[in-house]
Amino acid sequence: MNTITFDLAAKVVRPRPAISHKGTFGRVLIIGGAPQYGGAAILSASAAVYAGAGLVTVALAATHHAALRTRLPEAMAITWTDDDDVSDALRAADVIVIGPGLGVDAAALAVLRQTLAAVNAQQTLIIDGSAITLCASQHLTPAHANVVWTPHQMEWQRLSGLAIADQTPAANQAAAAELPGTVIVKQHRTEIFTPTAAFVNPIGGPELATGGSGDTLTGILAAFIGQFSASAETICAAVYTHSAVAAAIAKTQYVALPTAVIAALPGYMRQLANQPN
Ligand SMILES: NC(=O)C1=CN([C@@H]2O[C@H](COP(=O)(O)OP(=O)(O)OC[C@H]3O[C@@H](n4cnc5c(N)ncnc54)[C@H](OP(=O)(O)O)[C@@H]3O)[C@@H](O)[C@H]2O)[C@@H](O)CC1
Ligand SMILES: Nc1ncnc2c1ncn2[C@@H]1O[C@H](COP(=O)(O)OP(=O)(O)O)[C@@H](O)[C@H]1O
Ligand SMILES: [Mg+2]
Repeated sequence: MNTITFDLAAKVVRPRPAISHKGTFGRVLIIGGAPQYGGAAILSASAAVYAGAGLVTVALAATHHAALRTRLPEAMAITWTDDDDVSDALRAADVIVIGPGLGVDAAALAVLRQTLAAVNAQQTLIIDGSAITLCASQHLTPAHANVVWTPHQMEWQRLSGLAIADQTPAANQAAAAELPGTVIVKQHRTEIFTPTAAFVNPIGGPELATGGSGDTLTGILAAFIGQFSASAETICAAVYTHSAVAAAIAKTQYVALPTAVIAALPGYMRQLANQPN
């Protein structure tokens, strides 16, 4: 198992090219935010914006549009049950996140099926939260390989069939190999399994054990992939950055609130980009 380092993150997060525009830094689409879970989609979108994504669109329940506009005016909003708008947004995106606050009802399943049918091999699909639970219960798997799964241990149990007590690194790696793409098994020391390598994140602690931390990670992942490529290094750098920002907050704060982690992202990324090559 390779251990992720600060140097690896600093190799990924580089100064922005001067000749650039918002389209250079990735078009991210986040699908989630059912009526009872609007915060999850707003946190994911906020993390994507603050981690540098060029353009962020959120497909969420109409009841959350005003909240999204108020909390995050940088993001665009569409309604997750509007098939035509979702279809246009799916076509335009470089990176798609599905799951933060999606829920598991019929509307959630419909937009998940629509997404799995629409994504193409040039796009990256990050599957989180309720979308993992639905993929497990409905036996759904995306057809192309640019997939990043982000289960917590119970979601991983549902997806892999491995009981939490049996989730050893070796068992996790074997189960991840059965799935397309990369699997991030979130836990105290998060493990990342790409098709060719395994990594462990050595940092982060219980300051992250609060609702919305995983939703925040999805936005960081999407922004990093949109800006820096969809490589294993980029995925590892995103996981590391999430935990490193929380660990820095935990030096003076008892809990690293997702909103505090999000606010600290641009500063931490500047620090990474300031490192010599
Ligand atoms: N502000 C918002 O809008 C928020 C919305 N959210 C959205 O809610 C949706 C449902 O997601 P979910 O994660 O809350 O529920 P679910 O998938 O049932 O898992 C929980 C069950 O698994 C168990 N468990 C065991 N090990 C575990 C572990 N390591 N990590 C975590 N859980 C572990 C756990 O056991 P227990 O806590 O009882 O010990 C419990 O029985 C999803 O769409 C998500 O995005 C949230 O992000 C919060 C903020
Ligand atoms: N004790 C802990 N030590 C380190 N990281 C933790 C700890 N508890 C939670 N985390 C991290 O917080 C995130 C929680 O994700 P998740 O359970 O999906 O949250 P949510 O769905 O509420 O947003 C993961 O990145 C996980 O690794
Ligand atoms: Mg989650």
